[in-house]
Amino acid sequence: MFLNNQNFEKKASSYSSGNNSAEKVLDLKNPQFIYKIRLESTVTNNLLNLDMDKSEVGIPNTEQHLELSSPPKIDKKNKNFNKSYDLLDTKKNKNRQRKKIKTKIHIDDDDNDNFRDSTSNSAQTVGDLAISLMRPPKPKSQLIKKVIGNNKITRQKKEQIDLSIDKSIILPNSPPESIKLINPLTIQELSKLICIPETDIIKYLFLKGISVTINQTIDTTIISSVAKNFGIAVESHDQNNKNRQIRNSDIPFIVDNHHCIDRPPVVTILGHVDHGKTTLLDYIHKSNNANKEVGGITQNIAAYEVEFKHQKIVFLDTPGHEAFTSMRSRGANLTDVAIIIIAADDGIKPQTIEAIQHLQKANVSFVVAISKMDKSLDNVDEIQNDLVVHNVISEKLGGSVPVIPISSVTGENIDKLLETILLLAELENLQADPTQLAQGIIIEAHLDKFHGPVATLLIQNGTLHTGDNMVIGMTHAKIRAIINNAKQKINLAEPSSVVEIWGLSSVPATGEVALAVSNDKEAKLKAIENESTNSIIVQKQKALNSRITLDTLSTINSKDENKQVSLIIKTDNQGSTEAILDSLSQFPQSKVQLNVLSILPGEITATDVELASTTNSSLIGFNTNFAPGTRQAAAKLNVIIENYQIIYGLIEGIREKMETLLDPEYSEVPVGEAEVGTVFSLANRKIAGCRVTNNKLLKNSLIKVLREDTIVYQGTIESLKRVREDVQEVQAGNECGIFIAEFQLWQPGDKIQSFDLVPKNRSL
Ligand SMILES: Nc1nc2c(ncn2[C@@H]2O[C@H](COP(=O)(O)OP(=O)(O)OP(=O)(O)O)[C@@H](O)[C@H]2O)c(=O)[nH]1
Repeated sequence: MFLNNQNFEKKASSYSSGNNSAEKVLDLKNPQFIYKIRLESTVTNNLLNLDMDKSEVGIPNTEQHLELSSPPKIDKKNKNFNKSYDLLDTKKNKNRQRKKIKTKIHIDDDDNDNFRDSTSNSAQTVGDLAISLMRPPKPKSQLIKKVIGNNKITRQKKEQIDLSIDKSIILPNSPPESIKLINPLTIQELSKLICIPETDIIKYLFLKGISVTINQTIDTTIISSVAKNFGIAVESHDQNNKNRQIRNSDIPFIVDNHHCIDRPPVVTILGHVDHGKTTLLDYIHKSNNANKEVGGITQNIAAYEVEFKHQKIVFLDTPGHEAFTSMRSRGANLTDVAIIIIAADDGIKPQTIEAIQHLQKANVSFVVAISKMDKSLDNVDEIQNDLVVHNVISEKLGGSVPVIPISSVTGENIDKLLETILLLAELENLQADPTQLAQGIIIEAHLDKFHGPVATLLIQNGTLHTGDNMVIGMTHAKIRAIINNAKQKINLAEPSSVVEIWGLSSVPATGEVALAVSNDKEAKLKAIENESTNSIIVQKQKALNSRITLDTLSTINSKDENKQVSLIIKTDNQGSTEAILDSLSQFPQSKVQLNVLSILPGEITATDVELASTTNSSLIGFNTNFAPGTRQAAAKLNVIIENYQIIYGLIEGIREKMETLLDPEYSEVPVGEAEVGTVFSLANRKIAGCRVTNNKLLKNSLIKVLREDTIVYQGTIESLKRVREDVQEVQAGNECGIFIAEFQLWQPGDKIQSFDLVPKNRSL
């Protein structure tokens, strides 16, 4: 039988990216109470409505009395609450504690359902409050006057509210004036963020009918309610904040305006491959990197600090090659201001457009630098006109985007470019609070032969000190060394610094948020917690490996299930790891499936060789080295190791591996046509008497027999006769007899189409 046409059809592969990052967010609609709360007044014997959407924390607007009808019981489920609750109970307060149980609590929800406000606004209400349920006092020096809208909280009022409880749990820092909210947080994290003891937060939520433990995560609506309750303003993520402290990070930053300082701008250079990003940076930085890059292309984000007119600027150089979309997007998201570089001799190209889109999406101001002007080309106007199509209107054309022709060879206009960058940065009013624990983003990370896992960190807020404990996704760290841009060891690094950090437990993913925490235990615990919410790389690897969905599986027959390329990949750093995964995920996998068993930064080791041998995988390196003993192991186990230096070489190498597993594919090329006139029998064999109507028929050629457009047979002409003679071919206009042993059902009027099968170029 012939290969069926359908076998040649491309099946669209469907992509399923499993989103495993389930967040632990409290369900507010169905909370658990530790003990029964009875509503008096308008609603009797009614539990609090906890739908935050309806009334933030669901307390009816009319004044209500909550009566704690029984003492808090220590039930298993809520023992953490009671533990933290007990913390508050110093001996001194035990009597009050007993009294509290019988005390009526008034919650006046009129004022933004703010428990503290409602209690503090009325002496009578304060009097009704159970004393031990109140917030502990801050030391006098920490009692700051805050303004929240028109609602001033004076020192005197604070002292009224903050009746003494337990001084031992006072946090070292004063609460910030405002916080920026993006992610859900645990009570513990929130406590650190707003410098309010966990017990106070738990208490506040408890009074709202929400029972939580310190490790439980609450969503941003509840965080917002808590923050407001403690007099801390909340900025939402999408708030158009011109006076932004830090831009585009996934973590909320603690910024106390009292301590905020101006910080240097982070500037990203984006553009198409070879348009001169690295050469421009070299000129600015007076280094010579473009010549050192393998294959002349940038393959990771490089970061530099430079000083111009006594002002520091942090530059990020991003790769232009198409494989590095994630890195460019990350660069755009980290940056305060950007430079889009366009080579005068090449104009706007795909990665230029992609860069523009990233910046527009991230709402980042940018300047366009038209490079290679020393090549004496006069097409600046043309490029400016072309930019209009992409919604980039230059100042010359009446828009707001500065366009500066430059040469990184002669240095023409580079000063003007830097001045423009500083001007744009000034408009952003960039600030950070160096008094906080460091927070930042991992720009790059790799496994170093001598120092172990090493990461390049952009500090966005706070100050990092040697010896600090950090959590970076699933990695924890006790910072052993901080290396600055000049490759010197330093003791501390302030906001908008790019530093290398040593002392990490593993190689973190690029783009991962790095947070300094107060102690080693917390860093380790958080790293373990983060394991459940997979790292970026693990998520991408899973998505890539699970690209065959049930739909696509049904199109693969049992033979095809073996069509799988298994890979073990070792890379130079996490940025490359991500870029490789991104590129591989572009491959269609309906015909051959990819299975990335492991992709990690680091040297290729004998263990990798053994794993490759036992799993029948290809072992591939990218810009990495061989650990001692690796080559011997490879020779012994007959494992071939491919080590690539340029990303597109690696991607093409893997594509070829997949293509070698493809079934051969053919196209049909028509040869001739005939029509059956009569059918006669000869010694019980049916012979089709035909006339060739187009071109020719050949003996042994492939044919289809069609009856009213339905194929009734596909096969080969076994015997072709002209009159009585066997012939090899019959030309158009002549009659012939065709015999095919396995097809005897000829009918007059059947149409015969003869064709050749020509091998096609195989593609995934
Ligand atoms: N004449 C001239 N050549 C330049 C200029 N800027 C860059 N080049 C040359 O253009 C080529 C590419 O420059 P790179 O700086 O490596 O380009 P890139 O944009 O960093 O490339 P990727 O990192 O691969 O994205 C190199 O040969 C540079 O010497 C310039 O202003 N004038």
